[in-house]
Amino acid sequence: MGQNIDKRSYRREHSELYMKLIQYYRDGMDDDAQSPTSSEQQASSEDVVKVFIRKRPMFERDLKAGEYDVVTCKKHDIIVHDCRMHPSMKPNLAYVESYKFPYPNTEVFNDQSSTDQVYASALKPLVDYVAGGNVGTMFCFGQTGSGKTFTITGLVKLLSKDLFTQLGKQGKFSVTATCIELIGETAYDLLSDHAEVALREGKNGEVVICGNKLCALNNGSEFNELYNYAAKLRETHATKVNSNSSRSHYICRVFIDDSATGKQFARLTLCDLAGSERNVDSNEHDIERLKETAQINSSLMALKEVIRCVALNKENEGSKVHIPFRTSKLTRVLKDCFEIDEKKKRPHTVVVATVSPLACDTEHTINTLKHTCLMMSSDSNMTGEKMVVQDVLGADPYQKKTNVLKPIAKMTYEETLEWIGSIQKGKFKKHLTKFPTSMDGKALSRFPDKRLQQILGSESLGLDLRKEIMNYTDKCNQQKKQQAEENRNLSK
Ligand SMILES: Nc1ncnc2c1ncn2[C@@H]1O[C@H](COP(=O)(O)OP(=O)(O)OP(=O)(O)O)[C@@H](O)[C@H]1O
Repeated sequence: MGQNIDKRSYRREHSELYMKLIQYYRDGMDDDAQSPTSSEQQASSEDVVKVFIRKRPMFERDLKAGEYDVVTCKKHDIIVHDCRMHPSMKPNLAYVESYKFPYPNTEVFNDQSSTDQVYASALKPLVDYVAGGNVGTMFCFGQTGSGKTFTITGLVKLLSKDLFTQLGKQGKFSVTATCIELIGETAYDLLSDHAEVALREGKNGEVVICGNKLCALNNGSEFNELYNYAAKLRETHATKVNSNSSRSHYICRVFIDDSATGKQFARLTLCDLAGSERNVDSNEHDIERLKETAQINSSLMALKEVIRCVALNKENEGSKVHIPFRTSKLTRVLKDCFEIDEKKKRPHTVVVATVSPLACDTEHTINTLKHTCLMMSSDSNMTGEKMVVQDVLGADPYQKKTNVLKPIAKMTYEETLEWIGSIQKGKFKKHLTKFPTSMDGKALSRFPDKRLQQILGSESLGLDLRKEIMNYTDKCNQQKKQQAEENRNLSK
């Protein structure tokens, strides 16, 4: 069986083993690693492009299909565990390569994060920027079925209210919106019975959308309703991973004009992009659908490149990297979302990339994350770091892992007591009832010496236990290092 021969079935067949290896990795993570994300580290307001990641949850149907979760979220990193088999194809030669993608200035939202959390961290600053008289754009980007529409729909509900509240405090504005969808090279007006709209090129190469309907908006709920009304009219098809997949780019633009002068005050663009598909998922498409998939993928590539160049120009103030707007219709239509306006203010862009947790989507998830890293910077270090190679060798693949020491900080109450009872030939056994039931391994490892002595009722016993904790922790760290070394050698 070759590495490329049905890699996904192999992953599913050996799911139990791979899940163990991933759990082993998670057990060794820092304490704060899997806690829900917070907005404590906001992206700098200077960043013109901010990229956030959201992982969608596993569904019942995924579990039924034998799928498992291969994506680990930390506050500012996301790790994808690529479950592989060794190229020699010997049975039981399975290993996991874990790729870490860093998002130091923004956030990774795990499968437990709510849309409210995503809004507060990712979108609220953009809405504030727009309400202050600027240009802002938000994209939802990711694989088909990874949660783009779910995310943007929830975000629009929150932002529509917020935007109108903020505008209401500042004066009189007239707000209008347009909703179009882009299918291949053609744009359709979702507010005019799907009428085709012409895209004309202006003198400066900008693309002007002609004849599409402008709808007046008086408040946030009208905006939300309009967004959802148009979204329902979008072109959808069933894909292998989403029975109701959006196969067009949906672009909703909101124009905020000063009622007194009639001049444009601000502009907000929201894009729910069509989902990218893997080749293997489009195997059963007819010619039309294959063409559509190829167009979607190439327009997404063009957009990614534009966003990257915009970020580069901001990074290296002074140098002017050519921004390839002309590569696709999508980027031509969105050109004015990226260009410095008459007020000499830079437009801000927020990208929310959504990823699937499934083992079968591993390659696609890695690809999405590589692209988002490139959108943020030209730095090649940001394209995913191969961190760990965990291996299982030989006829009994579990053997090796059963000798792995569990760090104290990861032990439950029961495991902690079992460990304390087992050290120094059972010397602490008779004191086990003295330990508080609220204590787990993490609490034990954080107890100061005084607290240990107080619990055990003896200074020397307290110091003995502290020494044991330190020795055991050293052993764990040493084992981890050794394992990493072995893995490095194996992967050579
Ligand atoms: N964070 C989430 N929490 C709960 N359900 C979610 C989440 N993300 C996605 N879903 C569900 O997953 C399914 C697919 O999501 P959605 O349609 O938003 O994907 P998509 O990326 O827009 O797909 P496509 O590109 O094919 O249109 C939907 O049923 C949606 O409700």
